[in-house]
Amino acid sequence: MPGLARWLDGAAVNVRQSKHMGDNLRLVAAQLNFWVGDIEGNAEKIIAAAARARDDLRADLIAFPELALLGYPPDDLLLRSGIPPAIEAGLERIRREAQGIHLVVGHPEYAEEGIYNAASVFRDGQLVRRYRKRLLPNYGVFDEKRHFLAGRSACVFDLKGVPVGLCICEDIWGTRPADESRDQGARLMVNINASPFALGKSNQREQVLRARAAETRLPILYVNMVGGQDDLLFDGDSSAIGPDGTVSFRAPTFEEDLYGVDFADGELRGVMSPPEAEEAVVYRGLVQSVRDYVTRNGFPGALIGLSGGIDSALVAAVAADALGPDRVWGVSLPSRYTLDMSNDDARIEAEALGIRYSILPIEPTFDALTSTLAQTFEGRAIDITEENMQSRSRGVLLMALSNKFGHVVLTTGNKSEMAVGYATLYGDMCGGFAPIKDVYKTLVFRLARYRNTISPVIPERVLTRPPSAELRPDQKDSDSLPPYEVLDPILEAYVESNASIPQIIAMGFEEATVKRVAGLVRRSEYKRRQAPPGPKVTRCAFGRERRYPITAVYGDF
Ligand SMILES: Nc1ncnc2c1ncn2[C@@H]1O[C@H](COP(=O)(O)OP(=O)(O)OC[C@H]2O[C@@H]([n+]3cccc(C(=O)O)c3)[C@H](O)[C@@H]2O)[C@@H](O)[C@H]1O
Ligand SMILES: Nc1ncnc2c1ncn2[C@@H]1O[C@H](COP(=O)(O)OP(=O)(O)OP(=O)(O)O)[C@@H](O)[C@H]1O
Ligand SMILES: NC(=O)CC[C@H](N)C(=O)O
Repeated sequence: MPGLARWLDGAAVNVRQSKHMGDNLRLVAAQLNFWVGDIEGNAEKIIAAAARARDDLRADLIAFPELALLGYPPDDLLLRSGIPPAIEAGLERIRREAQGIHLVVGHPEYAEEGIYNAASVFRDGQLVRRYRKRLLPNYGVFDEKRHFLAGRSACVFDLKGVPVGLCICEDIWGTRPADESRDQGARLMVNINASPFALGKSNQREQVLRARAAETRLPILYVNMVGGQDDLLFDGDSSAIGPDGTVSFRAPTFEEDLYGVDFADGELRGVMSPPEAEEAVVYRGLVQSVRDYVTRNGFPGALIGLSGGIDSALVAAVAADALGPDRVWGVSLPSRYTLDMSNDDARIEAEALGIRYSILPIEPTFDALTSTLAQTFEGRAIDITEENMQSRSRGVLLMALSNKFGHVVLTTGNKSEMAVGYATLYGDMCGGFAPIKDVYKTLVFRLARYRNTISPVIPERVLTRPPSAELRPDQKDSDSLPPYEVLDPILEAYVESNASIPQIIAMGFEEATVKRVAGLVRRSEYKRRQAPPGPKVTRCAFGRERRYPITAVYGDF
């Protein structure tokens, strides 16, 4: 499995060195990246990690994330008839080969009555306990009731004389599973997760864990996965929290590694990674998402239409950081409306990033389309049709490069544009993966500035000049849309908080602007359905999470 070697070679051992005696336990949070469907590779990774936790960290227990053996979210892959025997074979191999340490392994369990989202505890060739997840999330991006039956019992197992309670992800967001573990004598809780990243999610998790730890008076070890899986992103953010609300261990976000946490005198303790700025976390998340998507789908690299605008500049920087500059190809596709300044900036960005750079003028393609249509269009005024033909000329050329060389085209549309349909079907929407589709334009600016603090790769004027699609002379985004400082908070209220038009107006926005924006969002659902996937970053992402009818006569609810 390609990820394994990198992880085994590169990872540092993160553990606070402390004495390990008597009642003391050393636990390991396996904050690892598992590939959906690669059961053999995942089993191999679990066995290798257990050996390392035992030998290098002298651990008593290693806990892997939710459904680690199959990956998350498996969706309808769970229904393939070849999956149950493959899961059985993987579990059997783990049971036999991982010795000298307790393992908590997440996996689907195929029972006669249906499928459970389960976790098995193994030790020295024995299946010690098996737990079935009780609370199945069925909101937001989750559809667990579609596939799984809910378990009914709590799980407490013995770890060197210490009763340990076990539960899976959503279980800790309710009260019963942890309460019942405490009632059955647990002295600490282990909670294994596949909890996707979103802005503000880390605080939300902390509040939930703090509440559970306080109610049960038990310390909780929270273990989450890392990695990008299509439209989801897992940030890790594994942690430990005590009954008094103290966070006593925090793993760095998006860092695949094993993290040692000691349990002594009723408390969990590990290394605290320092807090990071929101921009840094989101940027590293986008990098993770692009790296995992491109690598797992076997692309040799990525192609980006590099316009000299900020969106494509940010996507190119993310791609170069994710894949290495050698695997990224920026293509300038100028038209008669492209300013020299834009061409210069695109070249400067490519040079600063060290990526391959080509210039393919779109005029001949556009002229061919115009002359083919000339007779049919006779007597019709030039309008948005011709603007879109420029955008589509770029799409055709980028897809031709993709077909010929194998690189995937990364689209550059941001959430503000995708929300209001400010993008051309089969034009700038043309491509395979959309890294910033859930990033509002105002956040795009912040991320670009953040990236420049690492090394300057985006020219200052790209950050300061007014955004333009450059599809007609002197065009500006602000000709068609409210300023992004106004648009983004309206969108956030309408899309993420489901606020009504009167509620948004009451927030202080102009009635006409709010109505116009809401109308654009409603009318452009058809475009979003045809957009490539990209990682969820906000509280409510289009697609898997915000599901609206396309064909519907609905007004301003
Ligand atoms: N309900 C529905 N279900 C399915 N399809 C539907 C549809 N309604 C329209 N359509 C189809 O969609 C077409 C309209 O969509 P589309 O062809 O995309 O064209 P359209 O949305 O009219 O124009 C593209 C917009 O994107 C803006 N923009 C901004 C920035 C960059 C770029 C760029 O391209 O670089 C573009 C551009 O200024 C313009 O406002 C209709 O002609 C029709 O064929
Ligand atoms: N001259 C160009 N060369 C290459 N690609 C282009 C060119 N013009 C547009 N594109 C592609 O189409 C996308 C959409 O264009 P658009 O102008 O909306 O975005 P941008 O230039 O990246 O950022 P901004 O929204 O700030 O202008 C670009 O991000 C880019 O991928
Ligand atoms: N896989 C799960 O059960 C995830 C649900 C949970 N509330 C989360 O996002 O953290």
